[in-house]
Amino acid sequence: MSELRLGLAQLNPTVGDLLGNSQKILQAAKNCAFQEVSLLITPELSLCGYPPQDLLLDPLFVENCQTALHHLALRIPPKIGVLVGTIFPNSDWWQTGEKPLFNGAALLLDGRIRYTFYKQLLPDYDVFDEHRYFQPGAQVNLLRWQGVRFGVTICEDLWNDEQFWSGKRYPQNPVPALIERGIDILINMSASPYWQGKSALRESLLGHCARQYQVPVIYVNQVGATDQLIFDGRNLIFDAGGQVMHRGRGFTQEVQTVTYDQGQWQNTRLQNPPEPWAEVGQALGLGIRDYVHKSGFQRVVLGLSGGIDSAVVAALAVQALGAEQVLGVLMPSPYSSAHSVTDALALAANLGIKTEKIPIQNLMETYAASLNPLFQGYASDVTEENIQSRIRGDLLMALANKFQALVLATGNKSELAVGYCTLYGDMCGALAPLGDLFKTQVYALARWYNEYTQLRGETALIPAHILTKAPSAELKPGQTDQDSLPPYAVLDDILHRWLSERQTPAQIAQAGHDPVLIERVFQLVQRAEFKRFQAAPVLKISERGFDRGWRVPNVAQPPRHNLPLNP
Ligand SMILES: Nc1ncnc2c1ncn2[C@@H]1O[C@H](COP(=O)(O)OP(=O)(O)OC[C@H]2O[C@@H]([n+]3cccc(C(=O)O)c3)[C@H](O)[C@@H]2O)[C@@H](O)[C@H]1O
Ligand SMILES: Nc1ncnc2c1ncn2[C@@H]1O[C@H](COP(=O)(O)OP(=O)(O)OP(=O)(O)O)[C@@H](O)[C@H]1O
Ligand SMILES: NC(=O)CC[C@H](N)C(=O)O
Repeated sequence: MSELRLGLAQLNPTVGDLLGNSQKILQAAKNCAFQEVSLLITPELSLCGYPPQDLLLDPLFVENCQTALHHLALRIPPKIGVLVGTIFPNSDWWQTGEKPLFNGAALLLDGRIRYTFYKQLLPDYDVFDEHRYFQPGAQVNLLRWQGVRFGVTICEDLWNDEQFWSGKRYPQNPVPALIERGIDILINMSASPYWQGKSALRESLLGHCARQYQVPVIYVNQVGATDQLIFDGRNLIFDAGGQVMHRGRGFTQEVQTVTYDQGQWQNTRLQNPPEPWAEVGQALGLGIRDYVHKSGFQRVVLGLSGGIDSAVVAALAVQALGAEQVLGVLMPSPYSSAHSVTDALALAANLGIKTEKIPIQNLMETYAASLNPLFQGYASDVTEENIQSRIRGDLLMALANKFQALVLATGNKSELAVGYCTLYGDMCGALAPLGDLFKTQVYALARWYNEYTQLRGETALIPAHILTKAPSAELKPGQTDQDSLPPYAVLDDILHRWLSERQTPAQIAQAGHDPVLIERVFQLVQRAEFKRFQAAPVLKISERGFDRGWRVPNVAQPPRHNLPLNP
């Protein structure tokens, strides 16, 4: 085997933007051709972007993908082979009862589609839905290329390692059939969404695969965000011993060229993984940026309350979009503390963002004047509290309409879990950047921002008082979150054990929590499904969040403990 130059294109496609995505692949191909790369590898579905979801049910979309692929083939520079992730019609599907499409890859060379490869293992757990659209491929995906035998796999194809998982996830496994053919290198074209801990899992899974089969593995992942899903890139190369030889950058588009010669990798680079909270900040920054820009916007507005949630969302928005694109709106009510305004202004000054102040007392009074005749004989309650929250949501939407902006919702995972948030009030927004962070994690991210800025010799980004004061919605005099909820450290631990660790109430009680409180938290979560049903999309950063992988019926009787079998 002679020396081989390979290009690894960690691209950020926009779903459905076939021309823009083609342009990105073409640019990568031109750059690589210039560097005498012979094979360029792109991520899964790099032409249409991942996940295209029900766009795949539109015949025009399928046709456009085919056209775009042929046009791209014609424009690729000569001699370089380009592996493009794309869909293929399954011509027999009508007669056979199969699914209408394949998820696959095309090897483009000298103006033609030379070879095609189909994905065999189709995930449909959590956020994935591939069986809805795709027929699993059955062929052995072998690519002979300049004397080298490559095995081509697509994302999930490598995720059925029986030894790694101590069991099968699917009845079949495409890898052994490739190994039997005597491949030199295993390629994985991927679109693997981020969650905390995922990259370590990928590294150990892929490393295990390389070691087990004694074959080098090249992993090329999508980067960028599609709605709630953030793709972190972080391409990888393993040698045949399972050692990481290359670790691409996270959360940014890049094309890396590497050389493979007699089993040795050259030109590779080992990027150190970032600190955990730096990584979350990068992920959420990318999630906000891509959601806003790919939706055709530049600016965001959010309510600044002087609290921790809005402070962290504002910091993330500045990191994502730049300070000039972020507007913080202070909307004090008669119940707002003086520090809600001073803390919000101190934060805005640190971030360098513009603020506007719209006191809401007049609007509250106007609402009261209209509603009070109807409410005669009823005590003031949460109804009036919610009106304040809704006035704020309405004002933010008005600013968004007028100034071509999106509203960022500031709610966190703890609030969304137990329903401690107001429909059409503080839940209003285009995107909920913190919706997958428990409140205690919001504090941890804020502390990280402060440590990071202080290490650079700058003022702590989030004013200290925002971190130390008791969380409060300030919707009635003297209110704090802990009037209605257990301490966040306790609440979050119960939620984490239940939602993320899938522990039973008995297991959570064994960890030292009060069984009565556990039952209350479970009921709160179950009763709040209707709120999550209408909530702004949450950026996914955990393995189990309130994202599109959370599919719980809204109108339903939740499971009960101690089910009475003889009612
Ligand atoms: N199954 C279902 N499907 C659809 N809708 C359903 C429903 N069940 C009730 N509803 C509707 O939802 C209403 C109750 O929900 P909602 O109107 O949100 O009001 P609600 O949940 O009663 O009150 C909001 C809670 O959020 C708290 N909070 C905490 C932090 C910040 C903020 C803030 O706003 O800044 C608020 C606030 O203290 C209060 O406890 C019901 O009156 C009913 O109309
Ligand atoms: N006085 C206010 N001015 C502007 N926006 C507000 C005000 N009060 C609340 N909001 C908006 O409503 C959201 C929810 O309020 P809430 O008080 O629950 O959150 P927070 O203040 O950010 O954090 P914390 O839970 O620590 O108080 C805020 O994040 C903010 O966007
Ligand atoms: N696109 C895919 O097949 C992704 C599935 C895979 N298990 C992952 O998350 O990395």
